[in-house]
Amino acid sequence: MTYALPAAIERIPAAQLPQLLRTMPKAELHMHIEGSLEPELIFALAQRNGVTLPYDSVQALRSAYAFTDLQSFLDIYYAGASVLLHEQDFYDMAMAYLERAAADHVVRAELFFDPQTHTERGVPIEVVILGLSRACHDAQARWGISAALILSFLRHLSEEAAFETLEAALPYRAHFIGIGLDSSELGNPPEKFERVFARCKALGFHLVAHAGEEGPPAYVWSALNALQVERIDHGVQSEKDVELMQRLAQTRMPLTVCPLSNQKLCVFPDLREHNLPRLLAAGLNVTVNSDDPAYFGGYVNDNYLQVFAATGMGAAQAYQLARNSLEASFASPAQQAAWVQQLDDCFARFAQSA
Ligand SMILES: Nc1ncnc2[nH]cnc12
Ligand SMILES: [Zn+2]
Repeated sequence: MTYALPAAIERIPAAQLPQLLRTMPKAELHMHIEGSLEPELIFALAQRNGVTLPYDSVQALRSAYAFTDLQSFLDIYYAGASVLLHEQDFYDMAMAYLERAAADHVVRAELFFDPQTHTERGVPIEVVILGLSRACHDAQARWGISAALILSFLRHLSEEAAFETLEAALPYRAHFIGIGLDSSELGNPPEKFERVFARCKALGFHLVAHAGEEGPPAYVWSALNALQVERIDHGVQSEKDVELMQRLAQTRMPLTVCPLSNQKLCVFPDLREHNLPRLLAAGLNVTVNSDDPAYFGGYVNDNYLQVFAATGMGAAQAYQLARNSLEASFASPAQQAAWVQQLDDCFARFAQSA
């Protein structure tokens, strides 16, 4: 399915495309807030909290960001998160990301956080949740960006540990809107978490899961059927299964795709080979996101700019991707409609000035 595009979209010249991509209103639906910790902030927090890092300098840390696959990244990502100890640390991290996102014309951001990464180190879960939630609230007041939190279970840990995390988080349930599943995908299929996701659904949370990042199409099927998710995070491996592609297209299941992440983790080592244009052409409800922007070389606009430059997509695809992102968000239908109107106005302005 494609949208009725705003009139005269084809008049927008290719030279205007980068500015259009930068300024169009968009939602970011797949980013891990711990993955927004820039090396400079890691060092500043390490100093503030008396944490010793196994790197001498910001440059030494940054030069360690050469990944071969998901696990090689996760090892460094969990080490980076070790500097987060106090509520103010979580607040500062989230404010830094939300300011950056607002500058990229993100009107809605849905942020994953991994409580188990912190509770396993002795940080109380309320420190994590209340620091992040206060930042979401203050960012809306300061920059007008709408932000919400999604609590993500670490899939390399047990379902029992996920249940314990859920119980510990429930007193703070007003501060998060959904449940996700991330970390090491291969060997940890979605069905491992079927019962805890059923409980989360009964509690009224939105449900999403990483599936088909490195894992096979079977993992996407089980995220859909066993976990009953409302969005698939990544999902790029779905292309290997014709029947799955039909199911995703027919149900307009959102896929939160992260081009620079896929490049850095060698899923698509060459961005020119990324399957985003093919997924879009097949009628899938794809969106563009940054995943872990501090580690993968770019925030959401960098993802748009680089994947468009590499694959030759144009203004019509830009409109579809931005609109998909707004409508796949968990914001209210009225709020989504207001953002889609802003998007249409933005495209009309570019078409008029052409
Ligand atoms: N790309 C990714 N895949 C799985 N877990 C993650 N945690 C942070 N980034 C992730
Ligand atoms: Zn992710």
